[in-house]
Amino acid sequence: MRHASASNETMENSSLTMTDLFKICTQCERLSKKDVGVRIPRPVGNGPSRFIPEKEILQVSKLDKRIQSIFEDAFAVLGRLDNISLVMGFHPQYLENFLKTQHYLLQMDGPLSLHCRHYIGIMAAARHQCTYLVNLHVNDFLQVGGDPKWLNGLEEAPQKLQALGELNKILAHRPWLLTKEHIERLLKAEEHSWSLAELIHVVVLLTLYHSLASFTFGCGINPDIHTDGGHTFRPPSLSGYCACDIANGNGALEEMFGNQQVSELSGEVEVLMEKMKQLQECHDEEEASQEEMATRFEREKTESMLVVTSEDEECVPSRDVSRHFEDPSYGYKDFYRRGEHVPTLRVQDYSWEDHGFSLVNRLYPDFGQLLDEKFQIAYNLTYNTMATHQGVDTSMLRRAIWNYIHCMFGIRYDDYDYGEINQLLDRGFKVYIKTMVRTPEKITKRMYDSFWRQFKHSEKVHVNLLLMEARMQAELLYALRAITRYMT
Ligand SMILES: CC(C)C[C@H](N)C(=O)O
Repeated sequence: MRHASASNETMENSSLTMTDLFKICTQCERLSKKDVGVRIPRPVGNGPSRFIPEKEILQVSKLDKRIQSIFEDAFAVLGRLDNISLVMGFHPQYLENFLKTQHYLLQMDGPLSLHCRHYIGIMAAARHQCTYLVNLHVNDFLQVGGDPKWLNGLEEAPQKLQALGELNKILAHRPWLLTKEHIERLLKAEEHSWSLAELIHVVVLLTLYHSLASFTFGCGINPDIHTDGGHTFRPPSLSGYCACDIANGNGALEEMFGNQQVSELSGEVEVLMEKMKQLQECHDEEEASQEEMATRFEREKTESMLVVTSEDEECVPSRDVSRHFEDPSYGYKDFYRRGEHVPTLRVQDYSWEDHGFSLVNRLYPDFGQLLDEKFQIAYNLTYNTMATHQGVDTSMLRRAIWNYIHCMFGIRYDDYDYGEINQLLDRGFKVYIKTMVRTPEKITKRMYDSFWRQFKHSEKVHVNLLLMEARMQAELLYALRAITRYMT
């Protein structure tokens, strides 16, 4: 069994002292003289994210009192402060709600037992090979008394949980294929049946962890220090820097790889702002016909199906997590290559606001409200900035991002002109979005760096929040529609 406990790894070079290997700063020299034989683990990554310099993330919590108190509360309630929360700290208002939702979903009274909640989280994260989340929840699962045997694979979990494999798979990759028959099979399985309330809890967990996996890869989240792969007892292998520098992320890596010629790209933001202004002006003038609007949606949807990730992109190393789910080959890629058609769901026929929200609230009281707040905070979040520009109305841009993701899931807003998406989201950005939503495990630092190069890291995290919430809402919509169809 592999789980996230402190590693038993031994320091292979224990006969060597640090000084043999590295140049050592005076502070460390003083410390090393007082060696008392305690091995101190060192984080493997440079801070909470592989993509964002640690200094920038820490800066936020140093300057902002509100963030400090959110972090303190999070630590008290969850017993840890994970790297996801640290990165979300760029957006305190969102983080506050996110932590409240997590707490409600994982720790408060609810239809599912505590260990089942974490196991379902593991299953969902494993669909995207998200080792980070798998490790986090394996830890929690064991802590709340989960049976370690289940961690050997889905086939060792109770049949009732095994039956969720299909739902997990469809929701993660082709949620529009979900039918009331899938729901019926889960609700009418004799002694292995799920209740409706339990099922709502399940779909919320599954959709949350699929989209959180997107966020995790999208922001390059590093393993937490206490989990597998998050720490080591071996000394760092870069010479010329003191071990403490490298462990703190103050080594040369950032200078070597970070911030490539941003000056080359000046004007990118201004061009985008100009396009927003023009679109705003056109809005007031002409209106396209209904057919033309429908054609624009179809065009965008078809284009969004094209696979974009190249095979030779650097791959994120991942642990073998496939045992938590079956049929690992069931992903987006093959199916899009075959050009399967995605049907259109018109928001006027089934929307979160008018249908999904009340269904969740009815079966899992208060939770609909909490989710609704989370969606709204993400959708409406703005600082009215675009890189270095202040006082900008960014609603058009944020709406284009949200609607593009829903468009990828076949969800159409009749009153939206999908032509705007093409104007506002350039190719590189679309590549990032598509990858992040469909095959997040394929996101690379190069992809993260190459979209919106003049924007701040906090803005890229903001984009990730939008993508994550839009994805979750899209999946949830299909799950809830299938449940409604079963009930009526
Ligand atoms: C995602 C970004 C375009 C958001 C922008 N910085 C804003 O505050 O609205």
